Amino acid sequence: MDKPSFVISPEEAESAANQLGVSVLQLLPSLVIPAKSFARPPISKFHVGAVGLGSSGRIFLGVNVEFPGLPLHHSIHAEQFLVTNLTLNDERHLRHFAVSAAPCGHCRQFFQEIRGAPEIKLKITDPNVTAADSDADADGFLRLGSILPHRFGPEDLLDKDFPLILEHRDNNLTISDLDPICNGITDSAVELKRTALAAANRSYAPYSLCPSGVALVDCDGKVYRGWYMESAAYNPSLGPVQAALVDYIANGGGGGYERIVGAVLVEKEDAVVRQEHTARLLLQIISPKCDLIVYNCH
Ligand SMILES: O=c1ccn([C@H]2C[C@H](O)[C@@H](CO)O2)c(=O)[nH]1
Ligand SMILES: [Zn+2]
Repeated sequence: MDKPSFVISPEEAESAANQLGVSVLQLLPSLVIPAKSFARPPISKFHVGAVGLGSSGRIFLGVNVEFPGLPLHHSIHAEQFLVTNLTLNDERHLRHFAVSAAPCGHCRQFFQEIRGAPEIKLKITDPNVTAADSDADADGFLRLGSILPHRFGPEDLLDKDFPLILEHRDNNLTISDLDPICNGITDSAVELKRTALAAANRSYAPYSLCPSGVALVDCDGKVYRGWYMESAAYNPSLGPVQAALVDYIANGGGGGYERIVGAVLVEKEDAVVRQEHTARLLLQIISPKCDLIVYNCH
């Protein structure tokens, strides 16, 4: 794998597995080391790679991302990156994943937002983690439920049929002045605003009911987007700028954050959970020249 490819098509996955004489499932652990090379951990220098197989047959990568100059809780864990990558690509289910190190407690918790989380199978490729785990299946995969028993999750707080993190939802947010003629803003600014609004409409915020979305634009005019995703346990939630940075890292050609020159955040007016201040702080540190515009919607 030479150029960063964070989504692998079912055909590519099949052909890579055939070449190695293994199943697609057995291919996942072999992609963990190449995935690790795309991590951005300037603080810890500890590279984490996570590789998941979605229900569509596509393979998704996740890596950890750290931001010097900011408190550690702004970091993106490889597993969170993987889940974000799934949502940005409309993948409806994660069945198996392989990861280079044992998932931390926050990540085990974050996965609980996926329906049927305890049945997701994972393989920890770190040789120091005992492979002879009695819970592992023939391919060395464990049930997530076996490493997070007595789970606290969405079922504790939401109705059973509430759409969970990988499921379709529309938050029905609107902005009244999206017509460019009214206020003279340029086409590209309108595109950024529309993209951020569309992202906010896909945000997963069932606990606070404060969805939000971010659109970023780089110096070539390419647009990226991401949306806020909550955890039933609150703290493992992932902010909208982080989610949009997942899109930037996956699809931006591997460039630095200073290439991000514009950003739009859309969130609800009078939201009890607001992203604006944190978004400003994060963008200011990673790309000081990036301009952030915030729109409050209804
Ligand atoms: O579950 C985990 C645990 C840690 N890390 C990352 C976070 C940080 O960047 C580095 C050191 O903790 O490893 C992950 O990506 N996943
Ligand atoms: Zn983690």
